Amino acid sequence: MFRNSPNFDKLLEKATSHYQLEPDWVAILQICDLIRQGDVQPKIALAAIKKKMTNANPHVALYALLVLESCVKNCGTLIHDEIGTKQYMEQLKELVKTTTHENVKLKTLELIQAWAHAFRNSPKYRAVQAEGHKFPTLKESDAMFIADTAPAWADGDVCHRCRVTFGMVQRKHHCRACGQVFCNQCSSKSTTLPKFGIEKEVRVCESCYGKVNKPTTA
Ligand SMILES: O=P(O)(O)O[C@@H]1[C@H](O)[C@H](OP(=O)(O)O)[C@@H](O)[C@H](O)[C@H]1O
Ligand SMILES: [Zn+2]
Ligand SMILES: [Zn+2]
Repeated sequence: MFRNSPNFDKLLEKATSHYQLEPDWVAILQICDLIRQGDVQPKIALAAIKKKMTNANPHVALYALLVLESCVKNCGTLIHDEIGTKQYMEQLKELVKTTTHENVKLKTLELIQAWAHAFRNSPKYRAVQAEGHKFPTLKESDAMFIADTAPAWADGDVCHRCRVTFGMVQRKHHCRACGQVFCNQCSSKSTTLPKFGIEKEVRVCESCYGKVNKPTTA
């Protein structure tokens, strides 16, 4: 499902370049799209962003925090499952402790606080707590919108639609819209999935193709 996309690194370089006088939102949102489309693994993306967050140049570190903030706001559970861990929170709190740049420290505390507020009713992300530091007042604008992301892929030995058994000839395929496993005949169509931020044509099953492309009643 995940292929590491070379242009992710290029986009991250661009989005966090210290030559930038202001945020390159186009590059930042393209990074979010690559993650949502499965072109780069969330873990890999976050590791690369973290490297930039600890860059000695405060501009680079701040832009990296903006990229992180946008990924959390736009990539849904793909990213939430990674940043909502105790381990990731430890890393962020380490950055707060070690950075010598006051604005990097402040932005990192703002993010932790915004996420703690946004995830306050999600037991899954209880590791995200605004504690142990003096936090700035919460900006109401930090309301989190949880973007929808494509479902994880199910596994199975038979096609979810026609029940044919997979084997050397009948290969498995996955529908990007419902995540179910299908034979080629039952998933031969492709379409964009804007609701998941997938702008390129991807494989979908017959039923999802019908739902996504149902003729609008004139
Ligand atoms: O080609 P294979 O060796 O069968 O491998 C399958 C393809 O990679 C399918 O990609 P696709 O859904 O884009 O076809 C994927 O959905 C299946 O899980 C894989 O088993
Ligand atoms: Zn089938
Ligand atoms: Zn489907």
